[in-house]
Amino acid sequence: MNDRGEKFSPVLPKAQEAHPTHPLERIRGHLRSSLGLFLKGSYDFVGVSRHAIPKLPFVRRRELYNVRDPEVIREILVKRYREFPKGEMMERMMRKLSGYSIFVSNGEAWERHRRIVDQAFDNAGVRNVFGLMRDAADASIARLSADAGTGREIAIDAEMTHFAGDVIFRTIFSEPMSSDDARRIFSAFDAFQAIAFAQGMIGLVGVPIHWLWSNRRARRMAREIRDVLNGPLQRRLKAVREGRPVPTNDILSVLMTAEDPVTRTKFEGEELLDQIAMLFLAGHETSAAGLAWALYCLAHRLDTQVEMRAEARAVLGDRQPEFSDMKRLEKTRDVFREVLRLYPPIAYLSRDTEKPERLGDQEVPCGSPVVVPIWLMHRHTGYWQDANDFQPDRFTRPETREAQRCAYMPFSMGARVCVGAAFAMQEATLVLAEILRRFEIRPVAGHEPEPVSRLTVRSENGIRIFLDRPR
Ligand code: HEM
Repeated sequence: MNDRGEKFSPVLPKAQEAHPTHPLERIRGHLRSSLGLFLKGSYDFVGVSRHAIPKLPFVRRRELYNVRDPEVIREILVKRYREFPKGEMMERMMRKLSGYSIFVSNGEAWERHRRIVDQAFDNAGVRNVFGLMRDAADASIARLSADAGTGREIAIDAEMTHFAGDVIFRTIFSEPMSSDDARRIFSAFDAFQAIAFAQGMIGLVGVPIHWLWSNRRARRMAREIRDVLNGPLQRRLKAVREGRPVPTNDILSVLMTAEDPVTRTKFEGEELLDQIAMLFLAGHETSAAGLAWALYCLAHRLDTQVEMRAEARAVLGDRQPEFSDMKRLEKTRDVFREVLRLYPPIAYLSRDTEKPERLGDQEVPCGSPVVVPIWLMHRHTGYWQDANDFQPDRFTRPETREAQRCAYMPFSMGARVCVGAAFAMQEATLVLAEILRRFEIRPVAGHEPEPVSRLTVRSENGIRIFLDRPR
């Protein structure tokens, strides 16, 4: 509830009363959305719970451990992260698209990947790409302007996917993404994401995923995405070989030249394309999901829009935004932080145990999947007041400090924290300020998004809004 007594509880996933008892029904439910793992009534539990994974005949029974104790979460993600590696399943799913790259690798390979990729996303890296991000925001505003004030509904989830894809394309390659490339890559990625998620769930119940017919299609989609990304990569490599001038401030320039200080090696050949494919995927889908939910929430809170517009106009006036403006757009950042709490683009983190472990009061066998349910922690009634309400100003209240420490992790935490967190906050602050200073957002009557989680938390039936010029 804000000062004027306005309150908005954004939409929840369809009722999750209880798990269906039939294993096939349960698998079907999880294939639709893994938010089904989070039952109604599990938003106030602190501890580690154990859940039987539905299984097929002749397959070893396994159990999944759901961790909702902040101390145990810290143990897994921060203190002993090496002993809780990312699972093999995820790696097998992503290998077709992005090889053994930073998001899925473990051990020394991951440490080397991270030491190189960090060099592209440090403070200087994020500042260097600001101008390229702003070009993508300008292009998005131009597309939105064509529909604003016309009374036409806008599919804002599709537009935010285009925007976030364009941001990552431009900041990697210093080139805009052509409409043709945008179409090819998004439709291939849509199909790839659906297959990868389904394979992950099917793999969990013990079906070897290399048996699945969908592998051929997944490989075809992955090739399509890699082809689009390989075009500008090969152009850049050719320019370097021919001694022509090339951009020196984009992500590709760092990834091509950065050396790992430990092994004295660089990314080259196929490995360079693998890492680019991974950054493209991790960098656009998550931001796009968060931004679409932000615009849905804002459509229902005119008062927050008025405050954001006042902030954007006070900080930016009529000029174009600069890097130094971003830290002054505090309200805008708090709005996005609150949206990431309510709709964390990655709803849960998954790790495997490498040896028998004791987590909380559970004895966990070697090779068990351990899940950190970001979604549940972010709406946990023990940590958050009015947990399901959209209240961006909660981040300015002292009582939120404890909740933030224990139960807020949209970018994960510890050594494997999101490498692009500062980049994502910058792109979201920029585009939200740009949209809010120009447009008023209205909801579409009768349209209620339905949150589902596959690789990211999206709306099953899209997110639609109207844009008007502010009165
Ligand atoms: C709102 C936007 C974003 C959210 C909510 C988000 C969230 C996350 C989360 C939760 C993880 C940990 C996953 C896990 O451990 O299983 C992660 C990892 C990662 N993210 Fe992000 N991300 C966002 C944007 C980005 C962007 C813009 C980039 C790059 C341009 C990026 C690149 C990565 C990479 C490479 C990793 C793997 C890091 C590692 O394992 O060392 N992300 N992200």
